[in-house]
Amino acid sequence: MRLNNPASISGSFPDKHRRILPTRVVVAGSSNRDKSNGSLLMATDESTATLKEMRDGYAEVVDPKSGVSGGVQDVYGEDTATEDQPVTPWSVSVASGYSLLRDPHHNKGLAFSEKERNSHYLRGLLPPTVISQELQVKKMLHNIRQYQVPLQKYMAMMDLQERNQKLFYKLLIDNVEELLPIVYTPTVGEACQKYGSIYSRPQGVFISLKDKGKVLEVLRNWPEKNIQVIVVTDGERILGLGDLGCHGMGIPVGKLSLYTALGGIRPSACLPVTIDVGTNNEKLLDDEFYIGLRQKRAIGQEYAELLHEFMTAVKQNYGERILIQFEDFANHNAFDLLEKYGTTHLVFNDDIQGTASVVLAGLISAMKFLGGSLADQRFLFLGAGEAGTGIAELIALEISKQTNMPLEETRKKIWLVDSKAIKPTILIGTSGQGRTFTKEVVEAMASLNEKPIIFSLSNPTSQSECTAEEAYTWSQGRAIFASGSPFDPFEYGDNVFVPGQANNAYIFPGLGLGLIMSGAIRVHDDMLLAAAEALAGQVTQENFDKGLLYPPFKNIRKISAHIAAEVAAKAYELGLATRLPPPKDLVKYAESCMYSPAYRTYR
Ligand SMILES: NC(=O)C1=CN([C@@H]2O[C@H](COP(=O)(O)OP(=O)(O)OC[C@H]3O[C@@H](n4cnc5c(N)ncnc54)[C@H](OP(=O)(O)O)[C@@H]3O)[C@@H](O)[C@H]2O)C=CC1
Ligand SMILES: CC(=O)C(=O)O
Ligand SMILES: [Mg+2]
Repeated sequence: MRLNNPASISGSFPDKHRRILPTRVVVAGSSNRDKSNGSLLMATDESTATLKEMRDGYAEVVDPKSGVSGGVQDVYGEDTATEDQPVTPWSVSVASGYSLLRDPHHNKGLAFSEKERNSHYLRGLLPPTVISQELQVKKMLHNIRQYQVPLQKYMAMMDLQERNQKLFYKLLIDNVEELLPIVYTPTVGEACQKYGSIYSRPQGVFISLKDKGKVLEVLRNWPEKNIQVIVVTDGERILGLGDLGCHGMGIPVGKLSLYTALGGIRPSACLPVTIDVGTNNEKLLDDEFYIGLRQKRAIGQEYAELLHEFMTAVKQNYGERILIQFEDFANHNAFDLLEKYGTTHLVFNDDIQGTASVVLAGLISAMKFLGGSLADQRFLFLGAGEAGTGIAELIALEISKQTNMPLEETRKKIWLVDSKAIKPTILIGTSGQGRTFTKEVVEAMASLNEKPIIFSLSNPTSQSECTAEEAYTWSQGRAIFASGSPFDPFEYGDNVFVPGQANNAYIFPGLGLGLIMSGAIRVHDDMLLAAAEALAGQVTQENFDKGLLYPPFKNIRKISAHIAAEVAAKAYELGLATRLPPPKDLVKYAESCMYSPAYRTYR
């Protein structure tokens, strides 16, 4: 049995008979000596599962009992398909004793069983009680609810992520609707604004101008080798908050937490990156707690060269199938980067493409329940930047596919600047400017349309073009409203309206999973359309009757599995997939690949 890409390891056993391990080791389960190359393979217990080599050298775990296979290159024993099987807590070395309690990947805190406490040198290092993961979740939730200030909740969550990764994800997955606004928008925006003062431990990889010529070396300092997805920012357009420089790191960290919690990508395969080319934010440059380079932003050739070195190093280090998500770059770089690397790398821009897909999904579901077609609508955008033009282009593409009209014609239905004469049926805010949908604007929409569709997409909440309360009140309860950051349900007359959250968080985790599980090598617009259709397909009449254009986030893993399946199907159809043959049931396969936050039993 031989696996490609085994983790390279040298380390020590915890007991007094310290010895260096052979250098080619793969984690999980009972050990087998691979005679062919002398390496120690820690393969999944062969009585219940076998590791088989994929045609392309990737390892897949197959459970012969259920026949369900899973694990996108998951030799880590972290996926749903193998969650019942015992594993050894391997990392670079076998974690045990004090170091095991401080290893966030394997720490279980008070949930270590008596047997594990005995065999892993934990006696005396923990108080006597043994509790379940469920009780730990209950306790953490109770503690987090004690904080009145969202930023304190955020810090408690980050602290947990650093202490006990599985508990962090279990808590987040089981309470996604309550905790998403903490680890993501709006609170992550405030966290970025105050990142320097709340900074305690480094997260992700920082690549600065100082690293020019050494970016590959910098990447190699990251302990995980089998990275599948990178979210990268240069911090110049953080939500609608502007240039936050190096403090933008909160965004890749937050987005990747969602990749795991919402899309099931294992945390060890996720790498947050911030490229620090300086900042033009004078306040930050004067801030004694600022953690980035204290200089004005590099532009032109200097900027392009560092970015190019990064893109080249990423592919060299992680291969052709590494997914790179561009996030919160400023407009003047975002489109150029996407165009430049779209044909050579597996890249997408979440603000342009992910947002387009989620808004299109909302519009498809609005049409489904209201009647009518996209081709009959007139669209008005406030804000013609990344999000605005990305959405407009995808809508035009969808209408063109639906009607066979040329793209040039379908684009004419969409106005990206203020135009009082067009009588829009759909109003979309992507300006990054709060309260720009005034009473007059919303009333005008309501006078023109029985059911005005209004999207206030700008983040965080302070930048939303209008609030849910304003949209429902000024339209006398007739608006179909969705916003980028969450708003509480609003009571108007006899009705309680639940505003949908039109946020790319619905799309990118499932899109990413679909790309990874099919081994896609490029992102294609048709995949974005497929993702939008898949998301819209999950919206029920019951959701819509409450005012929701999207299904509730509490079902997000199921939703992501459907999106992943459709994206993967499209990758196979377009000949862009490399993991062959395609699994028979793509939804089941997507589910089986998903990271499981359940504790594993340590032998
Ligand atoms: N809900 C979601 O999933 C997402 C939400 N967003 C949010 O959308 C917002 C915009 O992001 P993005 O498109 O990337 O940013 P960009 O900077 O690319 O675009 C902003 C656009 O808004 C225009 N604009 C600014 N002020 C006004 C105004 N008062 N009236 C009309 N237009 C105005 C800008 O024009 P000019 O350049 O001339 O100033 C520009 O065209 C942000 O708040 C971001 O958080 C983004 C991605 C996803
Ligand atoms: C949601 C998001 O990606 C943004 O506001 O930039
Ligand atoms: Mg963004």
